[in-house]
Amino acid sequence: MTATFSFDLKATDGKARTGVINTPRGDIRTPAFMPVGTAATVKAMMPESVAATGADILLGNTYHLMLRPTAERIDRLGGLHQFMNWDKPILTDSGGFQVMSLSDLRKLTEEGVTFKSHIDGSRHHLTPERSMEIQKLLGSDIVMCFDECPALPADRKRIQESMELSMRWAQRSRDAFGDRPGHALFGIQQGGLEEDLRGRSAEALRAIEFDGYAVGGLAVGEGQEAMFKVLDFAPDQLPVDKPRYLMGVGKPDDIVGAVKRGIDMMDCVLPSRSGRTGQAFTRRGVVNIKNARHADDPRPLDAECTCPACSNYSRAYLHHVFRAQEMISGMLLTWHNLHYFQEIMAGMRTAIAAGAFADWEADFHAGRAKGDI
Ligand SMILES: CNc1nc2c(CCNC[C@]34C[C@H]5C[C@H](C[C@H](C5)C3)C4)c3nc(N)[nH]c(=O)c3cc2[nH]1
Repeated sequence: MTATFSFDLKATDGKARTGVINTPRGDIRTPAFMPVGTAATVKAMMPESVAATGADILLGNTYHLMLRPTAERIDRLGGLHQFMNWDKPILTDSGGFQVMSLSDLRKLTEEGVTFKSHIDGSRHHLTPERSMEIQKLLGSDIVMCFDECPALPADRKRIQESMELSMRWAQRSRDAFGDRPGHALFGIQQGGLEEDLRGRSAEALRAIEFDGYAVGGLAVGEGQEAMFKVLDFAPDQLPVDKPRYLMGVGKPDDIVGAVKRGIDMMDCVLPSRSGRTGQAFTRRGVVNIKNARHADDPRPLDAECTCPACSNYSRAYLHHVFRAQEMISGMLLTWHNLHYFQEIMAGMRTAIAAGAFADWEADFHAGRAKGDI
C-alpha cells in the first residue's frame, strides 16, 4: 500500500520477470492474472471468493458500465470499488475494443467512435476525453488509453493508419487524464504483427510517458504461433522499468509463453466464461465435465487442487449439477478455473524468483495431456 503508483522489479530469469506493483489500494504481485468483472461482477463469484483465489486486481468494464447503469450513477454511489464491494485495485479498459466487437452501427472518425448500444439501441459517442472521464468516474486505479484495435487479418496500410490514429488518441488520453496521484494511465502499443510499426508505436508511447505499457492488437485471431513471434520482440520495445500488460490473453499455455517472453500482466474471460460452460482447466489438461463419462466418477476434478470444487465434490456431482443446470455448477467451476489460473501465476512468480523458470515450464508442459481427460 503506498500513496503513489510504482513498479518494483524483484527478479528476472531469462526474459521472465517477477515484481510488485504498489498502489494505494494494494500491491499487485507480478506476473499477475486479472479476472474479468464484466458488469461490475465476476460472474458466478462473490468478491471475497475472487480474492480467495489469489487475485490482487480485477478488470472493470467501461463499455458495459457506461451503458448500464452509467458511470455517473456509479460515481454518485461512491465509485466502482464500493458499488461492487471490491477494495483492491481495479483496471478498466477504455471501451474501444468492445465497441468494435459488440455494438452495431458504429462510425469511426478522428474524433472517436459513434455507436448504438447493444442493450437498448441508444446512440453513444466515445472519444479519448470521454473514455478518461468515464474511467475517472468509475474510480479505476489503472486506466487504459482510448485506442483502436484493428481486426486481423488486415493489410499493412490499414494497420499503420490504425496505429497512428491510436497514437494520436494516446496523446489526447494523456492530456485528458490529468494529474491523478496514486492512479495510473497505461499506453497501448499497436502495429499488428509488424515489428517496425510496433517499434514506432513504442517510441510514440515512450515520448508521451505512461505508468505502464500494454501490448495491444493481439489475441484477435492471429493464433498462438504468430502471437509468440510478436512477443519475441514487442516487450523489449517497451520501457524495462514499467509493467507490461498483454491484453486479452489467454489459455494457460498462452499465459506461460507470454510470461516467458517478458509480460507482467494479463486478463482473459476464458477461465470464468468456460467455467460456466463446464470446461475445467487442470494441470493435466482440459476436462469437459458435461461429458457422460464423468457421470459415475467419484474422483475430484483435480486431486492436487485445493479449491472448494476439488476439495468437496466429485466429478459425478459436478457432472450432475451441470446437466441439471443448477447455479452451483457455474459457481464451482468458475472458482476452480480462477484458482488454477492463480496457481499458475504463483508458481511462475516463485520459479522466476528462484531462477528456476525453465524447470517449472518443463514440468508445466509435461503434465498436460492433449484433449479431454
Ligand atoms: C481477447 N483478445 C483481446 N482482448 C483485447 C482487448 C480487451 C482486453 N480485455 C478487456 C475486457 C474486454 C471485454 C471483456 C472483458 C471485460 C471488458 C470488456 C474489458 C475484458 C484490447 N483492449 C484494448 N483497449 N486494446 C487492444 O488492443 C485489445 C486487444 C485485445 N485482444
